[in-house]
Amino acid sequence: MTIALNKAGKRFNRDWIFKDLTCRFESGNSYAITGSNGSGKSTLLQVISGSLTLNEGACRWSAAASIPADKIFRHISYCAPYLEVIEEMTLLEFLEFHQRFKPLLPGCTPKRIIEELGLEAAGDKRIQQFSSGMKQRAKLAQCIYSDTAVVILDEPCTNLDQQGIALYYSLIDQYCTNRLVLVGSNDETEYRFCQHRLSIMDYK
Ligand SMILES: Nc1ncnc2c1ncn2[C@@H]1O[C@H](COP(=O)(O)OP(=O)(O)OP(=O)(O)O)[C@@H](O)[C@H]1O
Repeated sequence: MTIALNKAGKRFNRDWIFKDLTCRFESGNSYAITGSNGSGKSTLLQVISGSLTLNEGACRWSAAASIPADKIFRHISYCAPYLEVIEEMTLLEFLEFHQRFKPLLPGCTPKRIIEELGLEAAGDKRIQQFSSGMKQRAKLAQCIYSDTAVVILDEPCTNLDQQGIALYYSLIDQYCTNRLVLVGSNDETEYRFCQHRLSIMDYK
């Protein structure tokens, strides 16, 4: 998978969030999108995921062939604090439900995922009864275990304790090596494994 931005610009009303951004993101690489609060990291990630459109320039997605913007969601998994989970479901129900729309990585099952997350004791608990760190583990799992070429992680360690951060790194090591990984963050703990860095502040 290759995602190419060409002279990309995004504004909300009259405020430009970024301008003249040209770059390429390729499978097998990980990229940190950095910048201060409100600088536009999440906005750029949403453009890359196809959920926001640009005001200037172009974002193009290609694998063996070009992928249209309205189909790219099939190839992307996304984890972010502003995305909700279905709180009325148990974690097992949630992972089984999600699997109907996006298949899991080969060999992964909802039960095995719950074990790897260390959430066996909570597998039958409704997500609304989870702590914020447990919810974040569930969101990371939904994203990383989905069989997609692109993994987008916006502030992935939100609410995680040291053990949760270790789990995050182990999921990245085990399941993300050959994929295209993008991390939006201003905390190096979340993106220190990324080979490439892009500061949104350079495109103001
Ligand atoms: N739908 C929207 N309508 C208008 N303005 C928006 C909208 N979404 C974001 N913004 C503005 O765009 C700017 C960039 O927001 P964004 O969430 O992309 O920043 P961020 O770098 O991810 O911030 P943080 O580190 O705080 O998560 C902010 O000024 C924000 O208020």
